Amino acid sequence: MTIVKSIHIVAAVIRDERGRVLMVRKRGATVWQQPGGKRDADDADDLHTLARELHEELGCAMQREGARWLGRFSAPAANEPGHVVEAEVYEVAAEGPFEPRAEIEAVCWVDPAAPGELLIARLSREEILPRLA
Ligand SMILES: Nc1nc2c([nH]c(=O)n2[C@H]2C[C@H](O)[C@@H](COP(=O)(O)OP(=O)(O)OP(=O)(O)O)O2)c(=O)[nH]1
Repeated sequence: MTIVKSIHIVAAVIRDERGRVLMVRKRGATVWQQPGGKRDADDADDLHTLARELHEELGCAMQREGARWLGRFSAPAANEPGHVVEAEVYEVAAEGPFEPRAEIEAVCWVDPAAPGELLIARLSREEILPRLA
């Protein structure tokens, strides 16, 4: 029997005025994914985790007000073979800058209806982007 381990994360959908979705690529990774990450023991709730991760990864200030829970989605994890990622996904507004910081190497804006040739992690490609298109 194969044991599949779960990674629990909180992930963000941040959209610009054209409806494009902000995606990030980690240092050394080939795929694009949503900003966000794992909960820390002292995070008060999901939005706390998300605000902390967004600030660390992008330098932006997330607004708690108006945050909308899009659902809980799962897929094989992008960077950890044998793991499944289970994500609580929220659409949130945030004030820039949106610039790569910490372990993030690059940032881009993707049209969810036409992501083109970009290599996108399965959680985003199969679960999140199709719901936004
Ligand atoms: N943040 C995020 N992680 C994703 C997505 N899709 C996906 O498969 N993953 C995977 C990649 C990693 O295997 C895992 C998340 O780990 P992470 O490294 O982003 O979380 P973190 O920053 O809190 O982790 P760490 O550096 O503290 O270990 O989930 C996604 O859209 N966003």
